[in-house]
Amino acid sequence: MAGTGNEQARKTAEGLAYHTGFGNEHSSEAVPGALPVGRNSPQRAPLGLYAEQLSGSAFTEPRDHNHRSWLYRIRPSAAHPPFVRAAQGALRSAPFTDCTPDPNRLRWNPLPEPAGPVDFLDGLWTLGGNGDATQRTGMAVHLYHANTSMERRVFGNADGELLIVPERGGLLLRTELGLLHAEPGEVALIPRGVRFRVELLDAAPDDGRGPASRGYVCENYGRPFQLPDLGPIGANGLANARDFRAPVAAYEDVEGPVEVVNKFCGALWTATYDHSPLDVVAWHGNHVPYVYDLRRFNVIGSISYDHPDPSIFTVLTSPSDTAGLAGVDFVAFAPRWLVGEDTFRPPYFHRNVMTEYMGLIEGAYDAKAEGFVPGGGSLHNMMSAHGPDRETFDRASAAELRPQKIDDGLAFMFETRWPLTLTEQARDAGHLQHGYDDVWQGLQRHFRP
Ligand SMILES: O=C(O)Cc1cc(O)ccc1O
Ligand SMILES: [Fe+2]
Repeated sequence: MAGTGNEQARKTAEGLAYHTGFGNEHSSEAVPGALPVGRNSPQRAPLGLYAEQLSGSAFTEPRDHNHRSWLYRIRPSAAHPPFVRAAQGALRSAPFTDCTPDPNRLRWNPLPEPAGPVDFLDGLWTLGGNGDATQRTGMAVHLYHANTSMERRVFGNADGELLIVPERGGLLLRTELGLLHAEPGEVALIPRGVRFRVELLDAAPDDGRGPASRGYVCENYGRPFQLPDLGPIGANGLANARDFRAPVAAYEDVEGPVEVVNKFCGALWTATYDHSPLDVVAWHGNHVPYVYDLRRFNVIGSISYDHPDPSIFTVLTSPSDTAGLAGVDFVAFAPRWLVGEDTFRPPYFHRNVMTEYMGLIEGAYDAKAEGFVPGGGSLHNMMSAHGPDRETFDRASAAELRPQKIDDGLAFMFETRWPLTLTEQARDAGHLQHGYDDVWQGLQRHFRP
């Protein structure tokens, strides 16, 4: 699996340069003089490039969420043949109408290994979601497994942005705006419409544990992810803006057939270009891909008593049209100290109007003694009762409450205001665990009136 292409990709990833900051206006040129000065659209763009604007928000949206980038490229994106429908694989989009929304607690093992060579795009497998891609509301949960790099193939998603959460294997993301490297523990975001190719890095040795690359994707049809407000926390903390990295311009000047796959209103469309569309020599703007290392997250929690609500662990939020109700939040359970006095320290029992999909990047999660495994996932839909499993409840109720470091895992949650409806393939999956309810069986009656 790790061929010469992969070695080349690894070398490239090692030398990557980045811009830093979240939501910034960046500018970058891979060739000196490629970026026009003082205007976006000169009569003739420098170096014979074409100027093109890519808008991620309506022209008229308020400045604080207006997203666009100006791209200076070898050929304009408009120079392409017609798109024709392509095979859909296991990729599905909202609205999800094949299954009845299910109030049961559900949990899956990791995706089985791909049967043959599979790249990131072909390896996308949709679990479910909510909203409607054509209405730009809601989200979808996808998993991916891949054992080969995308070759002469580029993907772009008109339906929303993609938050990629690698669980196994590093990825080199060659985007229109430049290169990003994301390894397990980091997350990468590809904005709506930005074209990219995924090459596999750091291929795991063939240890029988599964494919070289595996992970999760949150597709966000709604407002782009932003940093949460910090309120009384103050001006710093949680995910700090300076730790987000955007690429610098890097282009490929490739003539010859390149397949461009376009997801549009849920369907995949394909066209064979006579050149690579990753041909942006310079750009400026704020509609940019980025990568963030979850190990940089400044975890804030209780230093007195009680278990805070997990909103305190929000890395990124996509607001909906109702204040405080996120279309989707991306929440990380990063290593942290627990010091609460007279406190049940793991996540509490609860029923939540929000819907919680959880995944595990490594190690274990403090509410589940077993069964919640890296690469697997759980779904606790709107109002479904969940919390610590029996073993965790018994252990934590009796634990001596010394300061304790939780540093044996990295879990995350996609939390959404709308219930999540499964795809048929997720409902019927061989890797769906049966008997998940049993983890809450045997919780003893302790009532002593
Ligand atoms: O494990 C969960 O269910 C996620 C979760 C974590 C937590 O710390 C508090 C509430 C919650 O829903
Ligand atoms: Fe929960």
